[in-house]
Amino acid sequence: MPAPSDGPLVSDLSEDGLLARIFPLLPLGDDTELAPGDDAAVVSARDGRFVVTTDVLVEDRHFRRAWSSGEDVGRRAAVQNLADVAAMGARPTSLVVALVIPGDLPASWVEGLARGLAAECEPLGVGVVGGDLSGGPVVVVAVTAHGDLGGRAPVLRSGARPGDVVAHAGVAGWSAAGLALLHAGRTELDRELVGAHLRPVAPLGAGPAAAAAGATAMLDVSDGMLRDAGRLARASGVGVELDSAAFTGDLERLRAVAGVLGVVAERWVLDGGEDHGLLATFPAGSVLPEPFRAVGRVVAAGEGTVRVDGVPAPARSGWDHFAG
Ligand SMILES: Nc1ncnc2c1ncn2[C@@H]1O[C@H](COP(=O)(O)OP(=O)(O)O)[C@@H](O)[C@H]1O
Ligand SMILES: Cc1ncc(C[n+]2csc(CCOP(=O)(O)OP(=O)(O)O)c2C)c(N)n1
Ligand SMILES: [Mg+2]
Ligand SMILES: [Mg+2]
Ligand SMILES: [Mg+2]
Repeated sequence: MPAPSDGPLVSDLSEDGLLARIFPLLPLGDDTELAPGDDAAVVSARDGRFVVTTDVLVEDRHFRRAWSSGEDVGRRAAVQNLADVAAMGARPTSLVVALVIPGDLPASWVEGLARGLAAECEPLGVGVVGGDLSGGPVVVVAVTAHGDLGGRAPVLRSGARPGDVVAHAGVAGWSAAGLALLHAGRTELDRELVGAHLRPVAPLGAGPAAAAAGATAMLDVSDGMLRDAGRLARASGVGVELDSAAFTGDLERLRAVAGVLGVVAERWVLDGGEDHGLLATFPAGSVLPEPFRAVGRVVAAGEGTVRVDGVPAPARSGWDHFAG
């Protein structure tokens, strides 16, 4: 139940009243020509084309209000979408944010969400240029992000070729470990991992850097390393061979918490989603841009499949909203 100190509830305000509270909190962005308030925003793009992507966060599916503040959800909603733009090799320019909120939500929660969006977007010069509001039974945050390719070709999932190096930037398994700590009620064990789940840090600059370095394929890891590597393998018609030793740093970081919770740390690293690191392929001999590290190689054999240390990945690894 909201406490009186939370201030007005959404249902104490009008739509316009709520918008008047959040507009001043939203970043304008470097490319915004017309900010929120009209029927649509106007955003400039140097490229004749633009990248557009959308991802939704649903209460009790992607976050729990008992675990995540409005600011946490705003940050995660921004990062999840900014990572998809980065995964195309593009620089993000603007977001629009559609919000479904129950009337008994404190207005301060929505202001926190706006602050969280701003915290991720403002340093990048990304504007939050519009959105929508509706009442509904649970909180749903749907973000659409736009990006500028800067005159370069987009980096698709389908361009990996046998002989390429597979590389990863970012952390692996940290978000899943943080989520497990929240589920177990043991957040005191490792607050950094809990933070990695609530406010993931994605290597957003590495996306355009990978494109500039000649990456042949790329995607962000949202549903798990194996599941997402499988998507890249299928789209490219190649096999992906991963070396577990490449993830020793992540495994060592997670081992203590995994031991206490009775979980195998490898499963977080290989199946955990929501870290939003970037998995990319580069021609052999490429100088990998920071912070990419080689984690395996692309092979012709086993089209569409992923192997770890030569062992085929389980068919159903990682997150799927419907297949469990
Ligand atoms: N409802 C939908 N209508 C059209 N395209 C969709 C829909 N849902 C997902 N897609 C497309 O399917 C692809 C895979 O989606 P998804 O797994 O959500 O990607 P990501 O993990 O990068 O967010 C994307 O190109 C996305 O735009
Ligand atoms: C309360 C709660 N339970 C479970 C999860 C774990 N979880 C929910 S969705 C998801 C995968 C990523 O979300 P998705 O909607 O598939 O994003 P996309 O792949 O489209 O970027 C994971 C690991 C969570 N974040 N919060
Ligand atoms: Mg998606
Ligand atoms: Mg993605
Ligand atoms: Mg996504």
